Amino acid sequence: MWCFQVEELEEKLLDQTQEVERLRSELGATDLEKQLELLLVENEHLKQELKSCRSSQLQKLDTAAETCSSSHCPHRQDVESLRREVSRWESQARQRERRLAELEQELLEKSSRVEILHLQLDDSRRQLEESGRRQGEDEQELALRLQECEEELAIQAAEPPRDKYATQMVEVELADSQRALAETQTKNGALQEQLSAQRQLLRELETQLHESQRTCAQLRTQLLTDQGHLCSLLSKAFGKGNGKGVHRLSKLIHVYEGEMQRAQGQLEVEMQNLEEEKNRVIEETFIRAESEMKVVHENLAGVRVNLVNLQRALRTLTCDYKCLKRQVQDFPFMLDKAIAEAKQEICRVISDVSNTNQELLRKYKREMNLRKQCHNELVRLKGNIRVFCRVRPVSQEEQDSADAKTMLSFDSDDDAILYLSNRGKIMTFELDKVFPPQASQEEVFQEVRSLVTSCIDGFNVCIFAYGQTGSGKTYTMEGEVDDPGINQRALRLLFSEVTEKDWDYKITVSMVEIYNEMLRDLLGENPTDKLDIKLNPDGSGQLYVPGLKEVIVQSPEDINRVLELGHINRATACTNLNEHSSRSHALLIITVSGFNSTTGNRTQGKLNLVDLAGSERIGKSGAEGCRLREAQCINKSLSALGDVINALRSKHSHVPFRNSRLTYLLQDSLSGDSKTLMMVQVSPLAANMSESVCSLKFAQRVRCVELSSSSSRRHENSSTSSSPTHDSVELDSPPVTPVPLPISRASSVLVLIYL
Ligand SMILES: Nc1ncnc2c1ncn2[C@@H]1O[C@H](COP(=O)(O)OP(=O)(O)OP(=O)(O)O)[C@@H](O)[C@H]1O
Repeated sequence: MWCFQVEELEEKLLDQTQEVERLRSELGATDLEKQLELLLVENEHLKQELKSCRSSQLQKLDTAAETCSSSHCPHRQDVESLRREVSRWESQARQRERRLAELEQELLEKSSRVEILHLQLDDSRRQLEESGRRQGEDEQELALRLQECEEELAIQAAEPPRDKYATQMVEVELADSQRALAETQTKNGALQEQLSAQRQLLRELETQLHESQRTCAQLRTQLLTDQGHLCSLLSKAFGKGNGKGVHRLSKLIHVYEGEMQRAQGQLEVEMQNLEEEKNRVIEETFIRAESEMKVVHENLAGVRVNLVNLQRALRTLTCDYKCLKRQVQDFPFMLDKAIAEAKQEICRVISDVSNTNQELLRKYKREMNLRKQCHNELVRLKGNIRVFCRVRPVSQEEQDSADAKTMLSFDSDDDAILYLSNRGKIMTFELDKVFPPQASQEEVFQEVRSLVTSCIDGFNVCIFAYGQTGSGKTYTMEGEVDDPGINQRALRLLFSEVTEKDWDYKITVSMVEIYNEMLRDLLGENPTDKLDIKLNPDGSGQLYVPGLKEVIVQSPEDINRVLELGHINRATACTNLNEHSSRSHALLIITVSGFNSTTGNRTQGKLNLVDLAGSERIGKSGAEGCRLREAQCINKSLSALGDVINALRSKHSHVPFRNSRLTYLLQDSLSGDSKTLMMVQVSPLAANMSESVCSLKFAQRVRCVELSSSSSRRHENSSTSSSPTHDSVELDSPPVTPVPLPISRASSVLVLIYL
């Protein structure tokens, strides 16, 4: 049964396919289209021809009518009748034209219907193909199923029936297949109906087409007939005589024709111009569009290149990102490793630096010792007793006075030479250093700073300012508030220098005044109290001043405070400070104690800065009573100082320290390895020349003696105790006995002593 159905279906399918093919060839869509196109073209052509013929004939007729418009024309009636004939013919022609348009319209409709039919035919064909394909598929499926069912049946036939279920399944499937077949058959019937309807439609269209062609042929024939008729009418109208009129008419016709041709030519030219204009505009637009297109293309190309670059960059970035990610992942391990390495390196460097530091410290200590030795040697070579001279400038008041003329001059090549013109004689003085009036406080201090720093190394130092009243002693030692002298600068220098490693330093300050051989403590509670100088009961042989106040200074502010206090105390004890200061010695005693915490070593140095009383006042004053006593005391102390220095320079075994309070107090700072500087102050005025000569002669003698005895003193210094009890020592050579001098010539006395 299955086989039969399938075969039947196959046959039907074949029939349908053949039918479709036949219809296809019968309809010949392309032929039909061609025929329709030809018909349309022919119609159009006829229409144009008819139109032009009619218009030309009408024009000719109009012209002829105008020519024959005169009442005398014999052909007037003929022309009139001709015109009527023409208008009738014209109305007929219009009717035919309308009919032709209708036919054309009909033709167009029919051709569009043919088009639609053609499309419908295509659809039907596609549907047929589709159904054929589906039928093929169904057929294949059915064949497959049939084969399966046959196999099943064969299996079932081979085996005893055991289950009804399988048979039922096959039946169900068979019913499905039958249903599908029925549906296909229904569809096929519907398609066939559609096909027959279309075929009928096509036949009708063909009939209409034939009718149209026939009508066209009739119209053409009619037109030709009309034309012939018109020509005969014209020849009738103009051919009977009146050759002149005909000739004129034909001429006019020619003229009109010529004008028509010219007008047509102009029209054509205009048309051509318009065409050219149109082409030009189109061309320009095209060129513009092309250039814009080009720009757009270029931009597009740029964008593409950018895109490519960006893609490349993106790839690189991605790659970098991955690398960085890897590095970030590895970073903690690397960091730990680097930190460990850095720690090791730092430890190594620290140990290296510490070793180097140890080495440097060792070298530093060695160098410091060397520096001390060198410094000591330098000071020794310069001489333990040195003499400077400072000439003060002429003051403003002195410049106006008569004896302001200075008799002093300096050697520009040698700063140790001073010339003095005295009573027509030029005297030359050679000292260790001569400071001219323009020398600043700082310049002076730079020359004494090595002596000041010696006391840090444990040396005792004495700096005296010696000279007549008003020669500038106080100015050199104390200075002014904004330009301090040696005292304040020395203390500041000591502060800045006592920063040595391993050493602790303590700086104490005492201020003492010696007036009339009386010792007064300028920093004590009672500055008027008299102090004594005594031997230290510890048996060291050192002298000390019981009750003398020692103030510890730790900063520059402390220094200012202490110096201010001493100044105030000195001023309160007298009525006129200037006069008082001229008649008393002022001592600033600075003690520098050092302790080395590493070695346990101790050092102690003393710096005595002494502003001596004026050296000449005694002689000039002619004083008596209290003034005489002052003068005697000053004379005594200055004589004693001269004696001591002379004895030290001359290496006398007996040095008369006890002859005055001043020398007794300074005993330990003037003997042994102690260093002494005498700053001889000189006035530049001619009126003070004799005093200046005395002071300078004394200074030069001191210096000469010193230099000649430096080698022997070095030996002696090394063996001399820093605090000998000179009073008990035997004299090696006869001492220079101070000659009692008249008070008025005190300064001369000094000179005489040493000459
Ligand atoms: N180098 C100098 N530059 C400028 N002025 C100076 C200089 N030396 C001294 N003077 C001035 O000269 C005057 C006297 O100086 P100073 O009082 O120091 O002399 P003196 O020797 O201490 O006197 P006295 O023995 O009476 O104390 C002061 O007005 C001082 O300012």
